[in-house]
Amino acid sequence: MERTHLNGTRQGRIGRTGSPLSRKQSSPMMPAFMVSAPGKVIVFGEHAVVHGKAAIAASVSLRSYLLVTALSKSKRIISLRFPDINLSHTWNIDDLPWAAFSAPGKKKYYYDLVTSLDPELVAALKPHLVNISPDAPDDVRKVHQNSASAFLYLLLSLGSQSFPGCLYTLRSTIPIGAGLGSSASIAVCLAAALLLQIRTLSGPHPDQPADEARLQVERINRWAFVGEMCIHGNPSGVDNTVATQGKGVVFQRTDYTKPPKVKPLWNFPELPLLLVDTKQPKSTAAEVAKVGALKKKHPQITDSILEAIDKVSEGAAEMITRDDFDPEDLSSLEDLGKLMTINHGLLVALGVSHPRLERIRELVDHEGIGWTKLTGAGGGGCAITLLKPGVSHEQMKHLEDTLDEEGYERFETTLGCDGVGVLWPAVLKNGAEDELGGDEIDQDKFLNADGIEGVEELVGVSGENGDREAWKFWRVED
Ligand SMILES: Nc1ncnc2c1ncn2[C@@H]1O[C@H](COP(=O)(O)OP(=O)(O)O)[C@@H](O)[C@H]1O
Ligand SMILES: C[C@@](O)(CCOP(=O)(O)O)CC(=O)O
Repeated sequence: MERTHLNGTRQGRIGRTGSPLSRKQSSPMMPAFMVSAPGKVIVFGEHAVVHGKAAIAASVSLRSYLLVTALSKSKRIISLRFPDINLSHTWNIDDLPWAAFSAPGKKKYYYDLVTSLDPELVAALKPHLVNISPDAPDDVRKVHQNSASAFLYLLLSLGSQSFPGCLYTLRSTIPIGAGLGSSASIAVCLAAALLLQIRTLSGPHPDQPADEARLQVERINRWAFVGEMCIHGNPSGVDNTVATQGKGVVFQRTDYTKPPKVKPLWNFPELPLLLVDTKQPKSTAAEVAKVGALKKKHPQITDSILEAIDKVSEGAAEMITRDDFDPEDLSSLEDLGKLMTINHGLLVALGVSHPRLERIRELVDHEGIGWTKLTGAGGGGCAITLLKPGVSHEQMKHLEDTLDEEGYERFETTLGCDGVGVLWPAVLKNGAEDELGGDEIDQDKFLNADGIEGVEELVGVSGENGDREAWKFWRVED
């Protein structure tokens, strides 16, 4: 199979008709391309992970997709279209604070490890964020500014004033602010897109050595963490790590100035999980701050709870990596389920549950069909239930009907999916009629795709007949 070097010399090979185009040396325009990254569930250890303890997380099959379209040379603008949050904003490239970001002592390089935001650079961005969505209510404008600040901080850190004019169009199938890592997923997409645009990544290609692939993924992950910091202040880094790397991870960051300890779980067990969204909006930043405040007020008690969560996560990691752990066997699931129940109780003690989360637990406990815990930041968002094997159809139906009646949303999702992926150029085979070449994804088509199903159908990494081969992933597994 021919290699596709994303950082090199072969871009622009496939045109609308699919016939190979001879590359014009004089045209520096990149083809439109896409990147995608998954959301995640934290199976054990949320919040404790912010305080240096271990957490177990796995990627899910819900994903964000970012389309990058270069503009002609004369168009010196950068435009964001993030329709999921109704954000549309354009900056003139030459008005952006490049000088602040490239000043001596401030300039960062693609290989740097940035573990905190620079307050002076954050201040330099502010005037470029204040004009965003001026007519939107304050809370909506804040969401817009958070997403835009993640983008701008990364653009200005990684790019330079000669950056080409571009449109960035983002759509996600991950519910926003529901504890499934939507922010990390978009941060990974933004970091990957910009690193590709400045041509600092090699691959992904199928015969790339695992070490080389790991280095690319590590670079994306480092910058995605910076994006996450812009969106919610004090992230542990577990979300962006699992969104970049995919599959499952045991994650721990004891020293924020150093990279975290990450143990990949390549064969994350196929746990029978029910994922339920309370539809109760929450703020990760607020829930994380709540635990911080509790720790300040009652340091010893809070530390003991965090320590207990750590023990639960360690126990669970040991359990699911044992050879005899069988995700279809009642006794394996019972052991793991009990740890989920304990973990949830400890999160309740930290004050991050919500009556709507407790209601899910109550309904599942009442039916006696599994073990439930909140996932992500809590305060609303999602719960996961590990289902007992052999639950009857009637019991399940009864639970599902009650959840539907009470305004909960259920998700069917697979755990342990691929991490960051690249579609370069943005051309997909979407059916027999484009057998010769492919269907070029442009901004209109992408924006007009109808809902989550429409996005998946148009650009999803898994087509109707399984994985779409044009999407490439860094293969980091040995
Ligand atoms: N599809 C999206 N489009 C634009 N911004 C998004 C999208 N998804 C998430 N975000 C950003 O991430 C924030 C949600 O992050 P967070 O509160 O951590 O929730 P989650 O648990 O989903 O990660 C949003 O307020 C927004 O700034
Ligand atoms: C609470 C926390 O552990 C997980 C937050 O996940 P989410 O943003 O709710 O998807 C915070 C973090 O790890 O950064």
